[in-house]
Amino acid sequence: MTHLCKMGRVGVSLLRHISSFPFTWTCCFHRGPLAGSRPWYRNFLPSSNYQHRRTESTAPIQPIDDLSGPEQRLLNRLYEGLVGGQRASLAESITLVETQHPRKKELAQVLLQRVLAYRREQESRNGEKPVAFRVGLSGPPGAGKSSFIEVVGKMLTGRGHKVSVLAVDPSSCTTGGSLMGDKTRMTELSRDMNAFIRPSPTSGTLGGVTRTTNEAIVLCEGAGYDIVLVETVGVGQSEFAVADMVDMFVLLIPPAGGDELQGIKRGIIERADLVVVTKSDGDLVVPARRIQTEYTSALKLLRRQSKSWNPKVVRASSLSSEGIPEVWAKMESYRDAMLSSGELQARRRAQQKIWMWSLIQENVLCHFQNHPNVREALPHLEERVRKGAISPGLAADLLLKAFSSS
Ligand SMILES: Nc1nc2c(ncn2[C@@H]2O[C@H](COP(=O)(O)OP(=O)(O)OP(=O)(O)O)[C@@H](O)[C@H]2O)c(=O)[nH]1
Repeated sequence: MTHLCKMGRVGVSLLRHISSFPFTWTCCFHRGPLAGSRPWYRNFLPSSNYQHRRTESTAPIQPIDDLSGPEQRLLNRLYEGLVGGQRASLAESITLVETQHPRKKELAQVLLQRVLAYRREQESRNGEKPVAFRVGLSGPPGAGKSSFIEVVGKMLTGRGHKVSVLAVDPSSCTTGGSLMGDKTRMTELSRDMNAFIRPSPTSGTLGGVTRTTNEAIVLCEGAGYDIVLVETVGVGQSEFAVADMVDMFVLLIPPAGGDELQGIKRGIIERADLVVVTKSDGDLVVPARRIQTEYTSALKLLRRQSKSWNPKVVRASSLSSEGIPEVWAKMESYRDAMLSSGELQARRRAQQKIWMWSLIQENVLCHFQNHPNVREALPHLEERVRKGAISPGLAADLLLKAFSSS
């Protein structure tokens, strides 16, 4: 059994920072031998749960070794640079959380816990209100997302805000390509010293990308970015994943009809707190108005997500900037309404749980797929399911049995 005393300094510092999580832990951080055979993870559990869990078999938890001198120095340098608002440190910290390297992953978690603790301090000074506003932006390819973010971002930095833009590109998970286009996006905003733009990593699963995006949000906030924009393209599941990590979800819709709007899923419209009809200029004003009316009627039929906010449909043009300040004013009204009702804070708390479960799912699936018994049996069983020789249910049972049999 792995004990806390064997975990070393990384483990101890990780535990210390985890103790700043908004749960009531019964933590103890002494490094001497612990009583009896009490497992180290008992220190994370409320005392009432321990009796129950002690009898359960638990998957071995990997010990975390001591931090070496260079690792300490790296983490200190990144942390100091990050909270000092240095963009280079923020970029390097995000690279660390994106890593697949097991040891660096552990270091990333230590850094993240420190930043979380720092952010909680800031929030407690801010009357327990979040220090940053997280906005998700989604829309079909070519909807005008990057043009919109460029114009809104520049307006906000001009008003003294610090804006970070994180992009989640679902195509990068499967093909390594880019649905968001390989063109240089947001050229002006990327030169702005009060803006930070980061594309999603170019490989990995959607689960992995959403994990790192969630962690990147925390790092951006630690670096003093008070507005975090998370952009994704309206394809696959990425927009639902983004809707689960932000305070406000905004859907951008181009003023086109028919087929081009077919791709917009009903489910995602239900998640939208604001719909922006883009490119409302020149000849496109008339179709933009029509789309605005259609969506306004459609939203009225949908179930309300919030007690304090009714989703709205607005028009804007990034070309002429017409409607852009009004869109931002709507976003601010949303934030104010949600903050004063406490719904925004409640949404964040619920998201923490969703985030935890998506991490668990991703990790459990990864363990399952890499288990030697599963790897051995999988091709054969998949083939038999494909041919209809056995049912998918039976194959799943056999694989799960293989997984749990050693
Ligand atoms: N008329 C008009 N055209 C616009 C406006 N905003 C964007 N466009 C044009 O629409 C096209 C797509 O704009 P982008 O901002 O690249 O759209 P996107 O949604 O980021 O596109 P992807 O990166 O492919 O997902 C470009 O040719 C823009 O010039 C606008 O407000 N008015």
